[in-house]
Amino acid sequence: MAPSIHPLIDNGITKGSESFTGGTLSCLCDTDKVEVTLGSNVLHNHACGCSKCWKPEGALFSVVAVIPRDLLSVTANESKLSIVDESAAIQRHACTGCGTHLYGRIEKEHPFKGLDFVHVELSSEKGWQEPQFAAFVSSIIEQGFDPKGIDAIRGKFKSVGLETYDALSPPLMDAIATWTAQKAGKLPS
Ligand SMILES: N[C@@H](CCC(=O)N[C@@H](CSCO)C(=O)NCC(=O)O)C(=O)O
Ligand SMILES: [Zn+2]
Ligand SMILES: [Zn+2]
Repeated sequence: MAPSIHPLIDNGITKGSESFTGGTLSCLCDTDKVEVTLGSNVLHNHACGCSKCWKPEGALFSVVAVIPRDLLSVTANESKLSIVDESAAIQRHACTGCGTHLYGRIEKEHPFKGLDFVHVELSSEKGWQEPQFAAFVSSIIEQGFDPKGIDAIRGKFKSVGLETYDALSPPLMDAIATWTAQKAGKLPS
């Protein structure tokens, strides 16, 4: 059987809704669920193969998107959240009961500061932006995936209409590079 990339990708992608205005993410605990309310749809949703983003059981990739931090609030059981790795650029707030990551926040100077990282599969609402591309594909090899199988993984992404990259997408990498050049005074701010 082919390995699972992610439940939102394995059987083809369902497009989101232009008029969708947000909803609630819940952790996977049976009781006392942590809830996070998002006040709009998400942006830049993508599959991510990196070692740090939360993946559902059995999936090779995460599906992760961003939303402005002022549109995110923790609306239940915030006391169950704990930061996975304080030293990471993205501070991922995970449920200590079930391990899901409810949101990732950037506190240090960073091109994406002000955006929080979220997983829309933790919501039962329909209409969230669909994945737009696959990022950090080769990173799954770093985590032990057999490199002989990587062409099939890239092929599967292509077959559902997603481009694959080994970093973020070119527009996001260009945005990071522009921010870096501005910081260094090599481009006007
Ligand atoms: N090969 C590494 C790559 C990790 C990485 O750089 N991940 C990106 C994307 S995460 C969401 O798209 C990143 O920005 N990480 C910063 C952070 O995680 O704090 C690996 O697999 O670990
Ligand atoms: Zn939980
Ligand atoms: Zn990632």
